[in-house]
Amino acid sequence: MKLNVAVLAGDGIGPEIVEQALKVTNAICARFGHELITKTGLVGAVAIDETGNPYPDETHQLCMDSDAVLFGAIGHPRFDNDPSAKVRPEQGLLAMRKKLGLYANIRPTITFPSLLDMSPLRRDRIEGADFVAIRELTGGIYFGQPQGRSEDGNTAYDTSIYTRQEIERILKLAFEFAMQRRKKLTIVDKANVLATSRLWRTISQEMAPKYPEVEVEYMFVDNAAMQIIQWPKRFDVMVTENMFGDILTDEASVISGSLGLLPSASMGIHTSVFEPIHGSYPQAAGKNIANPCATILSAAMMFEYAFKLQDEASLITEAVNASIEAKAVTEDLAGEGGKALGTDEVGDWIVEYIRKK
Ligand SMILES: NC(=O)C1=CN([C@@H]2O[C@H](COP(=O)(O)OP(=O)(O)OC[C@H]3O[C@@H](n4cnc5c(N)ncnc54)[C@H](O)[C@@H]3O)[C@@H](O)[C@H]2O)C=CC1
Ligand SMILES: CC(C)CC(=O)C(=O)O
Ligand SMILES: [Mg+2]
Repeated sequence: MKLNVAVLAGDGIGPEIVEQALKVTNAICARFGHELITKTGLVGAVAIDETGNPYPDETHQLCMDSDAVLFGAIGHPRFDNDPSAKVRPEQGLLAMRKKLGLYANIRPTITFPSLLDMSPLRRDRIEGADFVAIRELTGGIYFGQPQGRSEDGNTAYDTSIYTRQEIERILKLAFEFAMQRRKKLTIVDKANVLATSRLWRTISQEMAPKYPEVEVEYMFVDNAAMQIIQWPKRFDVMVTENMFGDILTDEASVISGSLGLLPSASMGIHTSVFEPIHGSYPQAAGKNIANPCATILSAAMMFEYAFKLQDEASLITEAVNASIEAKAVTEDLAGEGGKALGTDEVGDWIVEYIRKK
């Protein structure tokens, strides 16, 4: 099969982790006889530096022409520390999501047997935890207008907006996901305060009878933040709005053992994007210490979701599991006194596993 992949490495650790995911993708293609065609594009701070635009038109065209996009991360401290910056790397990520219609961000949280004792959470609480957060990705407070500051600079405002159409399509996806899994759907919101959340509840109550096998529960986001840590095994599929999903999934990475482990698939209208849930981790940029597994597992999701190649996806997941089991891990997982490999060595280990298989 011919696989056309747009590669947007972005900023910070983006290039290092994407390089490992590409090595693994190449190894899988060699192993299964696929032809991989990659084209690279600019996004984020590097794109601002080169073109003035964090998501240039050429990058958008590249994504539109591809079967899937492999994405690293964007963001740079020089923008984070300058609240007056007019153009920001994050605008590139948001523009990409909006223009590609990537309305559903699928973020699985899984545990790894050999990491169960590394989590600050007790083994008995997290062993067997396995849930998927479905985060709405193109609406809500990250996109709503108006957003800005008053003329005197002393008042700022953001707006959260959700339309029926946006809510229906993400809930449909979530109900269908639940049907494929353990048939439990937790809808996380703040309906005791927010009008948008109440519209989510109205629409979900209308839709629920179409999925009689799915057990639906509603949970306020503050409670959900606690329950994810306290009792993660109670969740199967969780669906929520853009900002809540962003926050809760970083929190959920504590169950797995590192933010550097959690992948995601952003599904949409024009193409799909596969990216780790973490950011550009600027403190680690260029040091060869970042965990590449979230991005490598995102490549696995690309094979599963974009190309419907389950064996290829499973072999990547198996290889990542094996590397963790063999303690071929970066410093975030090495533990005190444990030997840490470099980002590239973890990539090499996983490639070697796939080659020998
Ligand atoms: N999708 C994206 O491109 C995202 C971009 N960002 C941007 O990234 C920049 C840094 O933001 P932060 O809040 O520091 O979030 P971050 O996710 O980059 O890092 C937070 C912490 O998580 C850990 N971490 C993250 N990735 C890791 C990896 N691969 N291996 C090992 N440990 C890892 C590190 O301890 C790090 O200090 C900002 O400019 C932010 O806007 C933040 C989140 C997502
Ligand atoms: C720019 C942010 C919305 C990125 C982020 O934190 C994420 O998508 O997880
Ligand atoms: Mg985030």
